[in-house]
Amino acid sequence: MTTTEDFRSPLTLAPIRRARERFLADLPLPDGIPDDVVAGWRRARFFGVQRDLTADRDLAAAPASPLLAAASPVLQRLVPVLGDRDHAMVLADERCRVLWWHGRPPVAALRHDLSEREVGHNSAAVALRTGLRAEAHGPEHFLDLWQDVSAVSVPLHSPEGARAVGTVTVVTDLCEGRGSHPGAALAEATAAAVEAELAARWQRPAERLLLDAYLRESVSGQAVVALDGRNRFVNEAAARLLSPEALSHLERRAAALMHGDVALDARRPRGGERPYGLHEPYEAQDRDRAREPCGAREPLDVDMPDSSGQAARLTPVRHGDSVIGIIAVARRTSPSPGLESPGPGCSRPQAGELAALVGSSVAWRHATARAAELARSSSQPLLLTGERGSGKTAVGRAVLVERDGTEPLTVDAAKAPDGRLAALCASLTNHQDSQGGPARSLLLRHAERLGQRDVAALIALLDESPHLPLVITYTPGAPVGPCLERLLDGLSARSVVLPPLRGRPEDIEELAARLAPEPPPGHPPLTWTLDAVRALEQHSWPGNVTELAHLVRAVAEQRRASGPVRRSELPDVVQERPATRRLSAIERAERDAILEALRRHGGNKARAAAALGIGRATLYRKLRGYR
Ligand SMILES: Nc1ncnc2c1ncn2[C@@H]1O[C@H](COP(=O)(O)OP(=O)(O)OP(=O)(O)O)[C@@H](O)[C@H]1O
Repeated sequence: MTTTEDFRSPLTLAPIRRARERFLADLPLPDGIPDDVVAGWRRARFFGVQRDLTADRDLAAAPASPLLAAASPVLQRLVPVLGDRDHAMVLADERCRVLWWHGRPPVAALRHDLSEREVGHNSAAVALRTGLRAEAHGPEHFLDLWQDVSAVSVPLHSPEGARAVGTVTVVTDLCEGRGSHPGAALAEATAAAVEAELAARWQRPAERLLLDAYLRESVSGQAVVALDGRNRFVNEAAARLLSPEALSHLERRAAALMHGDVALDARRPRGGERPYGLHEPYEAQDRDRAREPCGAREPLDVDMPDSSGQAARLTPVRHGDSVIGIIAVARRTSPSPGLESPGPGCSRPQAGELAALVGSSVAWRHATARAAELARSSSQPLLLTGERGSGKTAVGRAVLVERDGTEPLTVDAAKAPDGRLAALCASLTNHQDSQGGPARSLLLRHAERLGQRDVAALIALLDESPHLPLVITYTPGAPVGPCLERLLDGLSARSVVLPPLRGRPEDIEELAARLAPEPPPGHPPLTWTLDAVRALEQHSWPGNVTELAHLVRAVAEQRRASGPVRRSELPDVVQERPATRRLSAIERAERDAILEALRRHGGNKARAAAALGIGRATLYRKLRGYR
């Protein structure tokens, strides 16, 4: 037995042949016989395989299978070629059952079931088990029947790429003295062609199905999310309702449902109940439910994270035998003003300081609304985490000014000598500061840079006075010692993660305008061409808003040209277009639906967006994303 990761020259077959005879006679084996070959023989014996099985005279009729249907056009094209060679080809399914075969003499040795339990080890069984190309030559087989044949098998992967759904095997007379099997290239090429057919057949209806279900539900105005394991579509109502954490939670539950795991807190809707969402799973075909695990079949109600006051119903979207996605319809279960989405229509007006910060993306609005709510609800410490430069200090300052009506005292742990901070924090517990004025809140930046002594003192202080008016910013990345870990753990219930800039590209244009320096008197403010904005949106911004601020300042200071800033004026690393992204199946379907709607409405974007049930801005953004 040979896999692509471990090629053995069939030159060495003579010692393997002798070893096999000794194995069958229960004699000790010589050294140097590959372990995997011996293990294969042992498994065959364990399964009780008879070494003298003969060929199946009448191969059973191939079970009807989507694999055979997809492979047939490819295999039929190969038949004339196989007739000219000493090759036979065999197609087997995911249970090693032979679905199709064609070719010269070695096929006289064919069995209809190639599973190890039935015939001992062989290249098809190995390829299926390992997911890799595998070879088996003469005496490596357990069966006497196959002592004079060599075979190479290539696994066929499902369109999602997750599992092997069958194998293509090329069989020849025993080929000793060569490198890899002479049929390896043919088997690989055939497998690739069959996989392409499978993908084409699987994708077209599947992607359409999920998208249709998503659009159908969205029309009702409910908060709808479509998830297929790799992508999420979120309609505007869902974007307003669900925080990024709630979306991630939904994604995890959907993944579990797609794999047939019914989560512990999930419940089937009661009979007759239809408070929201769907009751019937979407299906393309196959209404026979009896054999399926119900977790992957039925709509399920799931609770959202405790504090969100939301629930969602997950409905599987099926295509043939597979669940190809989940439609989640979310709703609010209890009024939860603190977590109310800050989106249009249901937003709590943001007070001045926070609102002055730029950001209308859902991710930014949710994070900042949550920070403001936590700060408002109690004077206990608040932890703001996020990548460097993502705006932690700006948000921390804004929520404190909003709450206290006064500037916080800001201390940077990266600059304060170890040991100083504790005294400063202790003063927060008094009602007066060191100058006798009313105590201010403390904004402590860069907790990751705190010295040991300060961390220990802070923990002790928080144990004693849990209501310390303190906001801490923390940038994950560096290894965390046990003390700091304890401090962060203690604050985790009141922590907010700020999104990185690359996660909210829709905010970049507005940020760039805000971060530009004041133009000299009589000069217009800095503006950007669409192409330059696109380049900014596509950059990954490892330094987040700080990096954007530097860039905007540098461009403003250095440019000699007038008019909007062009892409060519940006630093090379920002100018470069990222390699064209391959759209996923669901993105392609969405793009096609949008293009079709545009065509039907004569290119009128407003009408196309209305027909699709999405906002015009969303339609623009999606079209940009497909470039
Ligand atoms: N939403 C925003 N609107 C306007 N300016 C912002 C916004 N977010 C950040 N900034 C500006 O970007 C710069 C970096 O933000 P800030 O210092 O708050 O980030 P940080 O996450 O605390 O950074 P670090 O990790 O370096 O401590 C600051 O000048 C800040 O004023």
